[in-house]
Amino acid sequence: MLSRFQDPICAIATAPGRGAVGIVRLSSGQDLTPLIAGLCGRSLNPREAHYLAFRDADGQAIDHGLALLFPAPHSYTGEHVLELQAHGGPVVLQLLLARCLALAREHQSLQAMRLAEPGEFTQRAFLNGKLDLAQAEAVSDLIDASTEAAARSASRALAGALSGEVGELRDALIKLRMLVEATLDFPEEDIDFLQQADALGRLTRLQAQLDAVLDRTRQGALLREGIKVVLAGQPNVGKSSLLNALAGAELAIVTPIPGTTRDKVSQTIQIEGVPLHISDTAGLRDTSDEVERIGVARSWDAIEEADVVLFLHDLGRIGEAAYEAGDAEIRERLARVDPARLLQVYNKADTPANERARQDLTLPADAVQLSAKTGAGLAGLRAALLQHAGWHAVPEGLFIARERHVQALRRTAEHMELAQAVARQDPPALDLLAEELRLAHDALGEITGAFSADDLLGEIFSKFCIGK
Ligand SMILES: Nc1nc2c(c(=O)[nH]1)N(C=O)[C@@H](CNc1ccc(C(=O)N[C@@H](CCC(=O)O)C(=O)O)cc1)CN2
Ligand SMILES: Nc1nc2c(ncn2[C@@H]2O[C@H](COP(=O)(O)OP(=O)(O)OP(=O)(O)O)[C@@H](O)[C@H]2O)c(=O)[nH]1
Ligand SMILES: [Mg+2]
Repeated sequence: MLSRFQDPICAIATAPGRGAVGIVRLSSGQDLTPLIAGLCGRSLNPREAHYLAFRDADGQAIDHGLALLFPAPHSYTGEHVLELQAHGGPVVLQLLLARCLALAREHQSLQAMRLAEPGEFTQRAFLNGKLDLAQAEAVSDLIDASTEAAARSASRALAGALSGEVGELRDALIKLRMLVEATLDFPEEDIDFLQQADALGRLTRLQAQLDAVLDRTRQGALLREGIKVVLAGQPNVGKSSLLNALAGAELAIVTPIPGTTRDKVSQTIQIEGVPLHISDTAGLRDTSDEVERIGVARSWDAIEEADVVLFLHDLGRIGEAAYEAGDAEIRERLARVDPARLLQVYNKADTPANERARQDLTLPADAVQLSAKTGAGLAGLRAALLQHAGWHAVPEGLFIARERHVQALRRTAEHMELAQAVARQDPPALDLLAEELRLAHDALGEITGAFSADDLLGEIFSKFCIGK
């Protein structure tokens, strides 16, 4: 949709509440000159800051501040944009916003001005080709970033890092499609033509390039979404102590009494910039206590939803019959959990008890031994957690990404694989090859928004803050 068919919009573009400076922002397909004349009592030079009074209907100053006009198309949205940089009080900004709306009502061409929906400025920037969809998403991810690593990689994505990689893949794919389509259209050139052009070789190289982008995108998505980790195990093995040790704060209650934790306690921590959403749960055991039973059911729910389950054991009790029976029961139920999601953790490595049983113990290769009490072995656990999450530090140039991008790249890869299978046949079914390449191209296009359904766009932009 072209911007000239859209209503003018306005919003307070700074975080709600008090700030030193606040911005009221307007974007309009129609010329804003008449509104500016009424508000500022003068005209504005393009892209130049003017210090002046923002005037009320009776000519009184609402505030003195800076006015900036970005005439279309050289603005954030690609439309005419006016920024009023005022003092950051909520009341003064509301007055200024109301005054803009009232002034717009007085002029036929601006009459339809309304408050902006969340993300609407950026949506217009997207619709007017100022940003592609991956960059627009990065704007929101930059604002929401909760770690330095997330902010820096969102900034790289906004500058076009992901878009650039996707663009290179797309260009190579287009060349390949042209080859195949040309062969389809001119059968006299026939299959030899494809062979001479090394279509299969190109396809294989493109696939390798796609795998590399997919890997980096997965890292970027991990940085944005984080992973869900659940601490599970019998009562008293030290789950709450481990949560506290990882978080570096006394979040959950710790006592020597088995069954202390009833309800889930969750906390987000970060390791190397990767957010980990950790939940401590009620110890798993059969119990007649009504409250505890509900807690245990919730523990199992949390285990189902987790990306990584830490199954905690108590090294001080290894070899005790009742303890082993309890662990065996849990192990049986955890057999349904994908082993890749499961990490065995042996806690209380500082206790001298049961030295013999411990010597007999053969731990799984990827098991972690630690002491939540002394902190010994915690670094090993952190490294194991990152590894289980699939994180391998990318030295530089990491860009933030979303699960949506990962899925689109996976679908692209699937179609590329099918295309390869077709290309290997003798003779290859050219129409099938062309179709798989087209589908791969479409899937790739979803990332930058070249092919995107309206409801997807609506969902993406509605998650923005107002004024963005
Ligand atoms: N005052 C203010 N600060 C801001 C923003 C803003 O809208 N206003 N931004 C909002 O997110 C970010 C900066 N993003 C911007 C992106 C493009 C243009 C712009 O005017 N683009 C024109 C001209 C480019 C040029 O001069 O080279 C264009 O693309 O044609 C402005 C801000 C962060 N800081
Ligand atoms: N020596 C030693 N004691 C520990 C260690 N970790 C936890 N404990 C002790 O073990 C007892 C139980 O710890 P919690 O963290 O409450 O155990 P939990 O698994 O959360 O127990 P529930 O909430 O009942 O399921 C407490 O007395 C802790 O101080 C450890 O590494 N070494
Ligand atoms: Mg506990």
